[in-house]
Amino acid sequence: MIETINLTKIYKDGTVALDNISFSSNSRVLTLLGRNGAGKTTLTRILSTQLLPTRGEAYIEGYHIVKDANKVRKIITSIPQEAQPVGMASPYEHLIMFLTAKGNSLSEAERISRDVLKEVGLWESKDKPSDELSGGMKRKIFVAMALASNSEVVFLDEPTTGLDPYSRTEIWSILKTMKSKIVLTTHYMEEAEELSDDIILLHKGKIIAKGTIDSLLYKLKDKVRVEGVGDIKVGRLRISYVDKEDASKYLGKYVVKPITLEDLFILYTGESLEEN
Ligand SMILES: Nc1ncnc2c1ncn2[C@@H]1O[C@H](COP(=O)(O)OP(=O)(O)OP(=O)(O)O)[C@@H](O)[C@H]1O
Repeated sequence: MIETINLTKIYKDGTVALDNISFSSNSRVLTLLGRNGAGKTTLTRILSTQLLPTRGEAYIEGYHIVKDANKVRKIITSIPQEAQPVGMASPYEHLIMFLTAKGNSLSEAERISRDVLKEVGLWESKDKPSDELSGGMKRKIFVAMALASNSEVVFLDEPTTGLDPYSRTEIWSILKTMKSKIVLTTHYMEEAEELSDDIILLHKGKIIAKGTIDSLLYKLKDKVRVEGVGDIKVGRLRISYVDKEDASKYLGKYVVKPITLEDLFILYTGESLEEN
């Protein structure tokens, strides 16, 4: 269970990055979805004991993130957004270093490394220096670490940002096989829809909506999105939400699309999710 109670983070310069965040989730994949600057990384860093909150409480599997920080650290693995492999070291060497640092014996580390490198599709490149690998392969080294950790909870901050669509779907399929609970941050709506059991929609440090995809989309369940007409303006685009049964009136003249999480975000904030 991951739980926060009135969690607030105000940075030294006065920026309110998290504003009274309260939620609890016991889902296998909990996704923090929001635009750049929404507070996703701040929340992830606090939950993974790398940053202290200004106020409020948070618990990971019953352990308090400040008072029981050492216990929390034993059951989590956190892969930050800016993680980069050491250029000269190979994927295999990264895995061995990671696993032995976590307390595995060398023979255990070798066995687990072999298994996970095969699983993530890095086996053929296991001995190459990392700086000779593609962006997607570099990112897979960290996904392999998360997989190898077997931690109760794994934090993955923007694991596919900047990757091509193929590498992104490869990483998604690996994440789907992981047994650990995952706290994922992303600004890709598609990624959230593909992977999440539970979603928290963050905007300017506040939770604007939370729940399963179905429960979040329930608000717009009998609607379609019509682009080119309507009162809602997103950038230069005019949008309206009309009943499905009236969609035929707009076909041919306007663009008619099914409802996605993006539409929920637009309704709550008046902004598009993926301006990044
Ligand atoms: N060390 C810091 N000092 C001051 N403000 C900060 C600091 N770190 C982050 N912020 C600010 O806090 C807010 C939330 O940032 P955060 O990085 O948590 O958002 P995010 O949703 O993870 O964005 P991104 O997707 O760009 O990483 C932003 O306004 C950001 O500029």
